[in-house]
Amino acid sequence: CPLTIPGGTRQSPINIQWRDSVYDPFLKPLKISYDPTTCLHIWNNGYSFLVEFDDSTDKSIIVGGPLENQYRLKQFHFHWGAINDWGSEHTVDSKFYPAELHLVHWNAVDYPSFEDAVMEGNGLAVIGVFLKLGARHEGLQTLVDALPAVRHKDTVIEFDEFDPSCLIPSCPDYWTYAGSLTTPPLTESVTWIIKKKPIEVDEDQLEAFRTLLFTSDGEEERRMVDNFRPLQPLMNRTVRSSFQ
Ligand SMILES: COc1ccc(C[C@H]2SC(=S)NC2=O)c(OC)c1
Ligand SMILES: [Zn+2]
Repeated sequence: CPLTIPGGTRQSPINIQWRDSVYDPFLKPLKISYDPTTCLHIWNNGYSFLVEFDDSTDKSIIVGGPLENQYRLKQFHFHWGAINDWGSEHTVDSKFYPAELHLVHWNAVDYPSFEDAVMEGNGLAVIGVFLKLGARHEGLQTLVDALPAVRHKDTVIEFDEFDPSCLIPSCPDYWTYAGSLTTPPLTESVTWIIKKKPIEVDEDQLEAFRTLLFTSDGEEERRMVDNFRPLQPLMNRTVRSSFQ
């Protein structure tokens, strides 16, 4: 099956069984410092829509948590379903959320480029944030308003002065485990940091995600929905929690 790599022992996503996660008192708080001026553009890459950042300096970084050193913000993107009953990549006690945000960072201390870091066991750190149906999210609305301009695959618009920390819950609690990219090349290079608390978004905002297309302008339209990978076996891994 092409969605599992031969010999993969740390594939993502996984189900997080709350009662099987192990509290680790040595886990530090995650420190997030993003500079909104590093925001570059939004584009539709045919899998999701992503907001990319200038990662040529250490202006937007995370440090602490389970990480040995600081990691630079490269991009963030989302995964979502055709309906609100599913859409997230990770599940908690086998519950799907309607969407999941991934903030992708790379280890620029040990590696010269993102492309190199993607191939290394400690190369990437991804913060996962669940989205649940509820109140309208004002910070997200800035993104939603830009989506019509990137409806088709390979369309891009300039996007600046966005601080993605507005999309991260203030509650410090998270789970962490060793995993992988969830699309090809599926490399086992990701330290996952999954926030326990979801953010709330409203129905119109989720529907806006579903107006995007997998297809390019001129092709027969296919709605961009259900862009999440199936759950992968936990194998010989423990999920640690930063909270009791
Ligand atoms: C060649 O390097 C890649 C390829 C694909 C993605 C996106 C995947 S991986 C993830 S987490 N969620 C996704 O949708 C990358 O993101 C770090 C990096
Ligand atoms: Zn992702």
